[in-house]
Amino acid sequence: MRNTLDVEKITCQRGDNLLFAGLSLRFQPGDFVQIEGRNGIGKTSLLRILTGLAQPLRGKVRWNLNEISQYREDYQYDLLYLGHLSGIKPELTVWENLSFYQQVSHCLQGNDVLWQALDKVGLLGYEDIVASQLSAGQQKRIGLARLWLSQAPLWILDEPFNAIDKNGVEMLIAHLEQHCQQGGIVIITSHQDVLSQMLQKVRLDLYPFYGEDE
Ligand SMILES: Nc1ncnc2c1ncn2[C@@H]1O[C@H](COP(=O)(O)OP(=O)(O)OP(=O)(O)O)[C@@H](O)[C@H]1O
Repeated sequence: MRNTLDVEKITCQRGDNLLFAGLSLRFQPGDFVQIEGRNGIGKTSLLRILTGLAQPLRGKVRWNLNEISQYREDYQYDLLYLGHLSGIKPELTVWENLSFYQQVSHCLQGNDVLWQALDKVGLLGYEDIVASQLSAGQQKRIGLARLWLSQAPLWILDEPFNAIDKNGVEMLIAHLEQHCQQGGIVIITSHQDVLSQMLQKVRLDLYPFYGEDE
């Protein structure tokens, strides 16, 4: 079966704020999609709903036709989520962080792939350094190294280019494109321009909340 992520008439509330409503989307293999909109419109909130970390006020999210809230384990196996923050443990070394991730996630196994991932994100030579002693960009790169380890088809990435230098951004975009070309799905937010011919955009401002019966 081809992997599909279906968003069905989602309405999103954060605190007392109704952010957007009536959002329906389908993501399929090969899709590279950027969620767009001004600060505070609800991009991160939408990504958290897509991952199952937050619930919509109304509507459903389905992965391969199954509601994600009812098939959490299967869904988590197929999902790689990188949140706004780096998602790393500051007291562990670079190597320990990635090795831990490798053990608990749907990943390529072995030390060789871990060395390769470190190489890809420019952290070779930093493997024994405690994460908290690295720069913001280097810490972000520890999280991004997961993209070279993961075998999950669905990647949901909140601001993956934040704190990453120009060369790093280009390399990352190429890697995201490759994942989509190989049948994966990538959904991102970004305040930077993403230079990719493959990129599709979803504008959250097209789904305002008007009233009760969305
Ligand atoms: N913990 C919270 N409790 C209540 N409201 C919140 C909380 N976090 C965020 N919000 C509100 O939800 C709205 C959407 O936040 P969200 O982080 O999803 O926006 P965003 O589009 O990702 O913003 P940005 O571009 O600044 O990252 C904001 O207006 C914010 O005020």
